[in-house]
Amino acid sequence: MIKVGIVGGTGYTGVELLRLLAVHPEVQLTAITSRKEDGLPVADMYPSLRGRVNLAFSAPDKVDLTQCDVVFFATPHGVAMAQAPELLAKGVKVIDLAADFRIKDRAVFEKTYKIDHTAPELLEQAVYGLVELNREEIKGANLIANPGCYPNTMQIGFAPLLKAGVIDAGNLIADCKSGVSGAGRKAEIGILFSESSDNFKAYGVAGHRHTPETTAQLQRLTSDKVALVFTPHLVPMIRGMHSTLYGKLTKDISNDELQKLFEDAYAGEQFIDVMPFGSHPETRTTKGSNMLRLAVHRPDNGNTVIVLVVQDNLVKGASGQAVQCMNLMFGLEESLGLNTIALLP
Ligand SMILES: NC(=O)C1=CN([C@@H]2O[C@H](COP(=O)(O)OP(=O)(O)OC[C@H]3O[C@@H](n4cnc5c(N)ncnc54)[C@H](OP(=O)(O)O)[C@@H]3O)[C@@H](O)[C@H]2O)C=CC1
Ligand SMILES: CC(=O)N[C@@H](CCC(=O)OP(=O)(O)O)C(=O)O
Repeated sequence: MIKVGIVGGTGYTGVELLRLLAVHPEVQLTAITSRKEDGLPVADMYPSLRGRVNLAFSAPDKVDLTQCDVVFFATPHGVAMAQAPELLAKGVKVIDLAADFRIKDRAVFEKTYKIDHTAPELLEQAVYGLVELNREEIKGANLIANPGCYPNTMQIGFAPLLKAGVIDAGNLIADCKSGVSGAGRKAEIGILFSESSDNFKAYGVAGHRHTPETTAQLQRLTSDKVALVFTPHLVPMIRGMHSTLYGKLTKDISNDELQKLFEDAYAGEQFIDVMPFGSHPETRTTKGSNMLRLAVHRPDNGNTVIVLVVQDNLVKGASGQAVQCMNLMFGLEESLGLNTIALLP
């Protein structure tokens, strides 16, 4: 059994990891931390886990994470970088759900996140955990930088087009919407029920921290210079993400060929559903599952290609992807513990 530690077990991605790992056949949950809930049984805070998780939360400084085989950091940016060096030195694998190791360029990271990087020596060895684009590297990794939720949708949606060289890499537009759980389980005015329900708004239009992450990853797929405009929106739902991606076609290509690019790129992928051309994927068809669905459109057969992408921000956008990485890192079947079908309605 793989001994698993979770730092930040009380947050939304932390409890999502618990939901997935509590029924994972190869995992033994070993340590779950919380600074605020030290000593509280996990199932007292999350009764959905009664009878499934019998551990209590421990304060991070009271638990020996080096007894684990792998530690997930479901924490704010800056936490994993403080503990990863010691864990890795002791042979413990690390999967960070935050951004500490996502951006290879230290200066760009520090400018974007406005924190000093305390473990820059690990940036080179960190592997970006987007499985469908990086599977082989993930298999051999000891340190995973799990992608941000928006970047996940943007990369899966743009990748086949960029790799085939059929769109202008310098003119990518992503119009994305997230449910409120994307902001985490914290007290903040903007995500109060009476502020965020029955309301709809964009945010981060002048610049969001997911733009440099996504641009750098997309740049790995093409030799043309990538330029991305990304606008996130908060929608009044709890889970779910919908990204509408726009690309300008530069090649003479038929709709069938466009569709085939996606079908070929994701042939055999268990967690990417390429829907029929012109479909309208709905966020609720991914709720609680590790599936990402997408559909390709081309309005009036013109030179704009639109890719619609949906996922559950907490599963394929965070904890499900992290478990998918763990499975690969430990030589397990990639989908182990991840076969839940979305909840409908
Ligand atoms: N929510 C989402 O959809 C997604 C989130 N992410 C990323 O995943 C990470 C976790 O997100 P999310 O679960 O939403 O966040 P939450 O705010 O819901 O939870 C954060 C968790 O971290 C713990 N924590 C906070 N500060 C520290 C610290 N200094 N040391 C140790 N533990 C700490 C908190 O518990 P306590 O205070 O009790 O210690 C809590 O359990 C973030 O980096 C986020 O950006 C990535 C993709 C999607
Ligand atoms: C709705 C909402 O607020 N979403 C978050 C993104 C969540 C996420 O993916 O976080 P990290 O990349 O920071 O890990 C935001 O825009 O800041």
